[in-house]
Amino acid sequence: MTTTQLNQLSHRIGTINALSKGEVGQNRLVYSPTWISAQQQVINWGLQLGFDVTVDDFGTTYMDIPGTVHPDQIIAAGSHIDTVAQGGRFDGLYGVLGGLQAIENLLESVGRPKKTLRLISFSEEEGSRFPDTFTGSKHYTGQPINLAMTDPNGVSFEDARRNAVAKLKITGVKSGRPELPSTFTELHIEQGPRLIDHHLQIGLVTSIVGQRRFTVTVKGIANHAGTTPMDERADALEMAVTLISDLSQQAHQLDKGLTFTVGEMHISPNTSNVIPGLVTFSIDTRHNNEAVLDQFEQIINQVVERSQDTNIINSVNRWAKSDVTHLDDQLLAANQKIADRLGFSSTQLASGAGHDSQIMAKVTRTTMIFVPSINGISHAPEENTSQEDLLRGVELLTESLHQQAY
Ligand SMILES: NC(=O)NC(NC(N)=O)C(=O)[O-]
Ligand SMILES: [Zn+2]
Ligand SMILES: [Zn+2]
Repeated sequence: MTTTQLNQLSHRIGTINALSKGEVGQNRLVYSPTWISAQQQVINWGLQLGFDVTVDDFGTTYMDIPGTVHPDQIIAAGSHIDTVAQGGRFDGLYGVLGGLQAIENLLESVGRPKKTLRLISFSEEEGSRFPDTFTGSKHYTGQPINLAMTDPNGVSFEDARRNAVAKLKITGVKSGRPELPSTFTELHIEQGPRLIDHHLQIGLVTSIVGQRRFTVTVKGIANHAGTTPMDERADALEMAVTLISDLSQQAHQLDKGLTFTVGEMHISPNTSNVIPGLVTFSIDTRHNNEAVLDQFEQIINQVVERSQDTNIINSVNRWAKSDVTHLDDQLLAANQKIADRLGFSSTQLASGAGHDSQIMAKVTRTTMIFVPSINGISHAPEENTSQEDLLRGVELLTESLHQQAY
């Protein structure tokens, strides 16, 4: 890849990330104004470069360079355009713009592909606004999605979706959900410390963890902070804190590889001199063995149920479940050979983050390429990857797409 091409990639990453100016980190929550502007920008770049651009009902964008010999065989690359709240500059976006750059590199160096090359910018992967994850790739692959969901401000998924997708109907863009590809390759930052700690340049992903997300609701009784005796309270926050501490301890004991995170909590009425009457909190738990997740889910249900009493009612709702996923061995082996040939130091590893590749792998041969995350930080504004590593990832993807589509 030339310096001009690397500069172009950096410039595009900077352009999309600049949309969150004045905010802490990136806030491209699905269907938000910054999300709409970002997906519009990707579409405009695609149109300028002569791609056939299609947008589906969920706002996922497909940009094709039709194959000259086998246009019906589709080699796809891409990732998601959304971020978590206060997220980083590369999670998802690198796979979209790195994929675009790889295809552009090929068009410049070897011309039109024999098979169709497709870049996919998935609408939503993070599950950060509405209570479901991977809705972009789930819609593409025909998996069920709960359309009746709302965000924390009460905005319905359907209203947000319709409003946003209408704004992507730019002149020259087709509407529809195109046929599935023969292969899918996702370039992504590692989001953890393994590559950087071992001074490795590339990670080739063998599998992706299983993941479950829950909301726990604790209903107590709101009352006066000064006049209610300590032994006559139904304090929902005190109960929530006990539950979290208990579950965290159980997670540590159950298995070393199990992760347990409470990242979101709402307290009502959330004021200093009122005993909290209602608390909800999230649980995100992951492991690469489904049996451990089953076991921990049982523990969650038991702990939550057993802790309630006559004045405090607890309930738990699981709203997301994604299975442990093994990615394609042949594509991984092919990418390993390319990495070796290019002289990149690499390892094969399991992903602790969820990815659209999990969903795509159910319907097509799927592979992932990781590049190092500086200090292993992700889902935070400090998320970063060196220019050299960004470059190596795109070079490997370019070679891989070349091998597959020409
Ligand atoms: N690449 C990601 O950060 N994915 C995240 N999002 C989902 N849906 O898994 C996550 O939390 O791991
Ligand atoms: Zn993420
Ligand atoms: Zn991601």
